Parts: sequence; C-alpha cells; structure tokens
Amino acid sequence: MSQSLIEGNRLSKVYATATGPLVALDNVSFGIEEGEFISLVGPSGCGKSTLLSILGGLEEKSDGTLVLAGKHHDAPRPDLGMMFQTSVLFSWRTIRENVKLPGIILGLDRKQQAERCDELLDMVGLNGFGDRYPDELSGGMRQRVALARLLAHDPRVLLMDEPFGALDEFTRETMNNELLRIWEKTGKTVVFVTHNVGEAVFLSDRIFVMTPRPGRLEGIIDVDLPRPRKAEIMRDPRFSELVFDIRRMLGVDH
Ligand SMILES: Nc1ncnc2c1ncn2[C@@H]1O[C@H](COP(=O)(O)OP(=O)(O)OP(=O)(O)O)[C@@H](O)[C@H]1O
Repeated sequence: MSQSLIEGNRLSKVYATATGPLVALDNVSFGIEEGEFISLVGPSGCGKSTLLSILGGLEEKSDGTLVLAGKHHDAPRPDLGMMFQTSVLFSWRTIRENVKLPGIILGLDRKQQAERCDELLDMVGLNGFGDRYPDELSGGMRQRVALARLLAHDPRVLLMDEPFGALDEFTRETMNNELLRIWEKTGKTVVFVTHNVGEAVFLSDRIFVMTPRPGRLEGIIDVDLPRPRKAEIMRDPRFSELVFDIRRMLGVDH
C-alpha cells in the first residue's frame, strides 16, 4: 500500500504540569494525502493546537511515530508553513518586506522572491499595499498578508491554527473563499484548526473530530460535497446533515 504524505501512528503528548502529567493527546493515528484539505475540530483543550505543533515540528511528541514524505519528522522544515490566529507581522517592516522574510531567512533567490511577493500580494487581493506598514491595515488585511507570507517559500504543507478565528463573520467568510480559491490553484496540503464546525465542512475534504480529556481522535468524517464550493453550498441539506453529525459526535446536540 502506498504511503500517505503525512502519517501519524499512535501519537501521544503528555505535558508535565504543577498538578502532575496532563495527557493532551492520546494514541492518535491518521494518514493525510498530498493535496488534501483536512480540518481538526473539537472543543477547547482537545489537543488541536498540540497536534498541529507536533505536525509542524515545534512540539515534541511523547510517544508514537510521525512520518512526512517518507521520513521521520520531529523538527521544523522548509516544506512546512505555519499560520496562526494573530498575524505576527513585524510592525517596522513594510508589507512587502514581511512577505519576503521567510525566503530571505531560507536564503532563496532575492529577485525571484521579489517577483513572487508581488504575485502573492496580488493573489491575496492586496495589490498596491506592498509599501504600507501592518498598522495601516485592518485585521482581515493583516491575515491576508500572513497568508501571502505563508505561501512565500512555497511550502508543500500549510498548517493553519484558527487563522481567521479573530475576524468578524463576514471577513472570515471572505477569507475562507479566498483560501479555497488559492488551495484549488496551488494544490497544497492543508491542515486547518477550527472550533467552527460549519467552517470545517465548507472547507474540507475530511474532518478529524477531536474530543478532550484526554485529547482523542473521535472519528474522521468524509465531506462528500461537490467542489468548487461557494457560499450557496451551505443551503445544501447534506451540508446541514454533516454539521449535525459532527456536532453530535462532539456531544453538542443532545
Ligand atoms: N505547554 C503546555 N504545558 C502544559 N499543558 C499544556 C501546554 N500546552 C497545552 N497544554 C494543555 O494541553 C491540552 C490541549 O491543549 P491545546 O492547546 O492543544 O488544545 P486546543 O484544542 O488547541 O484548545 P483551544 O481550542 O482552546 O486552542 C489542554 O488541556 C492544555 O491546557
């Protein structure tokens, strides 16, 4: 059987805390295929960020194995990119300089990076904003910059931790549409953390449903909705059915 791009096998994470060991992830196994859009959903504290950090090589696992593109994986690497809820932009650098930063750190060709930066700003709808500073932009625009920066060094896998969680509902929907458009165009593999079940159904090929204490993978849901997806898909009875099934798995609708 061919190997998945990312394979987690019996992953566990135990944190040492003042009150004793805390099991944040318990025996989590999965495979993620190249080009898939995966969401991790579950209530606060079920281990979504911990799992994403382990996937990003930022956090050490306590047990289990993790393989990325056929190699054991436990440290940050250039074919991974991470994006967080707040954009962590450098306020003294222009938007263009912020977007180019990962490429500079990785020592990529500066001319190519400059061209790519302009293409990316265009792609995220920020054409003409390259010389502005982060403080001059709205929260939604700053997350667009973060998205362009995430793509700047052309990582194979995008790890996104509630990237639009701090945005208002309308901006979040716009960003979700943009993300899907970019994902369809670039064919990246995405792992996306969210509390929002509707957002996960709208975006994903498959949803990893997680439950807390200890953090477990309760089940994996195939989202059998057609693509490309537009907001109208939310009117599809199958959309509501999937949202309901996931909420029930999470114990929300009794
Ligand atoms: N560095 C740490 N030290 C000790 N405990 C931690 C640490 N990081 C996370 N935890 C604990 O591990 C569990 C899982 O946390 P995690 O942040 O992964 O959950 P989450 O599902 O991402 O939550 P949220 O949706 O609120 O961000 C929680 O009980 C949390 O308190």
